[in-house]
Amino acid sequence: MLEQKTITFLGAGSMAEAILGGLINKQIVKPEQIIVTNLQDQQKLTRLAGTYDVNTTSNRMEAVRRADIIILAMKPKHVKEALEEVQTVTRPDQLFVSVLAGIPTDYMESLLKGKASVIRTMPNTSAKVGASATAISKGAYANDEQLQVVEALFAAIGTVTVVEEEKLDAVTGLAGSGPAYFYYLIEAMEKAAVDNGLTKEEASALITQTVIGVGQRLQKTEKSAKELYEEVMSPNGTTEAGIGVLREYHMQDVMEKAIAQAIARSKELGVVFHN
Ligand SMILES: NC(=O)C1=CN([C@@H]2O[C@H](COP(=O)(O)OP(=O)(O)OC[C@H]3O[C@@H](n4cnc5c(N)ncnc54)[C@H](OP(=O)(O)O)[C@@H]3O)[C@@H](O)[C@H]2O)C=CC1
Ligand SMILES: O=C(O)[C@@H]1CCC=N1
Repeated sequence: MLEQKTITFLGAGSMAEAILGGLINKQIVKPEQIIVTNLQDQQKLTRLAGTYDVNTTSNRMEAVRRADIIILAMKPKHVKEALEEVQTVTRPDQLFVSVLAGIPTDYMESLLKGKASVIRTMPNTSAKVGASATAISKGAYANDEQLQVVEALFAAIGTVTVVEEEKLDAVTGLAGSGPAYFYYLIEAMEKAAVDNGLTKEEASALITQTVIGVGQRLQKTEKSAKELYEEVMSPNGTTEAGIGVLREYHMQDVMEKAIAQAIARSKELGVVFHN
């Protein structure tokens, strides 16, 4: 499905690298099928070429002209200038795949003038280890075959869920931003561990395995999250003491508010950069 296709990344940041690294590691595409371009950071392109053997260029028009699939991987605030710049060299047979938070497909279609095939996705940084939770949704002019191509691309870097576009802001606040919530919590766990006499290395080994264990358990069990944490809590034991503090500080309310705020920001990005 992806043999012979040329994939151009417009943007060479952390998401672009996570995706192209996954595609190459899983041998979904060959390095020579990939072209990476960005705005001005030549050193970044040199590093990517050295690390992954991909083609790089500062000639964005040429990179788009040569592409079958164009992955939009710039910041949302740069999408307008990026698409306006290359719009004249795009063709109807090309497929545009966005990883941008908040930006609706109809906005990208309007910038591309005409009936461009656009598929919007929301991966997360766990793509770097092939474990992204990605959701994808097709725009008005993309077809099912193109959706399958994008499913195959993102399956190389984790799981893929097809959703209606109106759900993508929720996906963004939940799973796009999701890894950061856990890392933030883990930072506090590391501090608590060191404050209580463990070395950084000991803390890191114990926390990492605890997180991996939680993920694997969630994958394998039918039990709810509530059942799972209650299973850990012995009456009047240590967990009950710890969870008691989380309840006192309304940790679950805080988490719900954080996700709601992230979702609101995703919606806002779509509006702010719409004009
Ligand atoms: N980071 C994350 O966890 C996730 C991010 N995303 C989305 O991915 C996108 C990229 O994020 P991230 O990788 O973190 O961002 P970075 O800032 O790391 O990278 C942005 C890249 O875009 C390039 N760029 C800017 N303008 C243009 C242009 N006109 N044409 C081509 N390239 C351009 C920049 O080039 P230069 O450096 O030369 O200026 C840079 O390489 C964002 O839209 C974000 O919403 C989605 C899911 C998760
Ligand atoms: O913070 C952001 O805007 C991006 C989108 C999802 C994760 N990072």
